[in-house]
Amino acid sequence: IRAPESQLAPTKYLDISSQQAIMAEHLWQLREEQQRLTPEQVLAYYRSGLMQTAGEGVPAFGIGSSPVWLLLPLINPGTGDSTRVLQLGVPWTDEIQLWQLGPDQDQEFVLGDSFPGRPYRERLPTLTLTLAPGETLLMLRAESKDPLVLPLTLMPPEVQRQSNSFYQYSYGFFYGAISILMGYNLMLYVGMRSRSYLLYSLFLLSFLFTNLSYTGHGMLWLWPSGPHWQQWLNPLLMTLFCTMGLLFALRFLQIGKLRPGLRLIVLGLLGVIWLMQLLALAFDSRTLSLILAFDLVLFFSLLMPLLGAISLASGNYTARLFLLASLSSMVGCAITGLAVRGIIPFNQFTFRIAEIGVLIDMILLALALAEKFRIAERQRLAAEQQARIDPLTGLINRRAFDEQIRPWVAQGHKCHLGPALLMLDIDRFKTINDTLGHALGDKVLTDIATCIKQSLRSQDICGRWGGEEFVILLPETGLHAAETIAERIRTNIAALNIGGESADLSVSASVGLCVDTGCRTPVESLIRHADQLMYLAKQDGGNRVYCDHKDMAVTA
Ligand SMILES: Nc1nc2c(ncn2[C@@H]2O[C@H](COP(=O)(O)OP(=O)(O)OP(=O)(O)O)[C@@H](O)[C@H]2O)c(=O)[nH]1
Repeated sequence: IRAPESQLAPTKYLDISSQQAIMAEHLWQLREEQQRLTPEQVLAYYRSGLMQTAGEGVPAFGIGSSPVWLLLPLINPGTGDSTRVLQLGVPWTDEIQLWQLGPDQDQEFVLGDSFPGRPYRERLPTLTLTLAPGETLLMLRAESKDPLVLPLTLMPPEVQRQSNSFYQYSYGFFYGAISILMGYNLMLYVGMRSRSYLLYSLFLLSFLFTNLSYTGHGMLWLWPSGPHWQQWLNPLLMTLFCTMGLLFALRFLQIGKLRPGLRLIVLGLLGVIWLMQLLALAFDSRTLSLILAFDLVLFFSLLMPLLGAISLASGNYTARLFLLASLSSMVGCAITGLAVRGIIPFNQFTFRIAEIGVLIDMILLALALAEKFRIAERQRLAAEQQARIDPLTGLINRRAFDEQIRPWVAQGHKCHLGPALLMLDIDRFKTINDTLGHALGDKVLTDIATCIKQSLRSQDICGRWGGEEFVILLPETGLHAAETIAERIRTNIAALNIGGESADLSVSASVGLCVDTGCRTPVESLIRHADQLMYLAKQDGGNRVYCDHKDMAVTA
């Protein structure tokens, strides 16, 4: 092959001193439809003016395209050689052959991800070219089962280094953020054993690997000698990412509980996709695998917010954040998917917006998980609180009373005045129940509970011991003060008019009071002793307080 002679070449040349991005308008394009063309044949087409310009923007030809020839006439306006780095902005193109037809010499290069041990230590296909003064023609033949999109740049080496370091920092930040979220949620799973955290971590991990693979970092760092796997990994990892995302969504949104049928449909669909991917693998059809993966990404982008909306409509409050998160991914992944397939213009923004969308999604999902945990914790605390409260009177129950008095009893030498313990039982309550009905009996219990609470000080602890019996602990209260409080409770109860004017129902209560003056009496024996005193008060006709302290005789 010889360089084109000026008079036969097309009139427009790309001036290497001014341009960096090579757009379709700088390129001449030919698609190889049936048989493989030789460079000589393509050059002949070019010289005879049969080639077309490649349209506008970044040349993009979709999945499973036929091989494409691109010709780039360049001009070096200087007087000496210039070094330029030619770079392709996507790493997945299977095979790229390049011919440099200069004024003095021709050179041939091969790039692409289908060769083991690539000739360049870059994540993207990169070539350093020496361009002699005058005209040079670059001829490029690209072939790939993957989406054939060719964002080419031609830069001075120092500009290329700067641009590379920007990408390195931005990917470093991105992978760092994803790894931190993943590690943290994995630890939460280990600590809490909640499967949502595990699925979320695996969702993040699958996205990390998908991104490493389709940006070329995997080939550069992780599997440099596995070009065959590199080619299969892109569609398989994309499928895995969507699978993990949907499994996480089903769990997090409780779709199994809310819509069991929908869960089965989603799982069934994932099963079919994986079966087809295995068939594609078995028959070595990478085009089928790629179409399946890209269609699944689009479907996934729509299904995730739909699942969120269904869960939200069924009353799952945390689905709100999920919906917002998945909308962010949906927009990002859909734009990138369409750009890579050549349906909308390909540029660095449309290519990388999926990363931004997914990062926002992942952060919002982490917040949604935290919110879910907070709601579950609140519900647990409420349930625990409910288990401590007597639903009828609103007083604490026996178990909660036992817990609550612990700091006040058996304090030994730290105690100045012993706690006083009261047992209170409503007199002839069965008769009220039997003659006036259970509902009024309930009202007696609630009114007496309110009356006791109102007769106590803030530090006193009162609970329903069971049936019509109440227990009260008066911390650091001497015999005299305790007796006054017990007497106040008794008279307040006797003064209650429970049935209102129509029923005119009066009730009374008997109280047993025991004060631990030595601060050494176990609470069980205080309760037992107060109960005995209360029983004696009842035997003597009720509506009275009997009290005692250590070794004292029963007093009326
Ligand atoms: N309405 C109502 N009645 C209850 C409740 N819990 C227990 N009771 C009733 O309280 C009554 C207690 O009867 P007893 O132990 O014989 O007590 P009493 O009739 O007050 O007899 P003395 O204690 O000897 O005065 C029983 O009829 C129980 O059914 C409740 O929550 N609501």
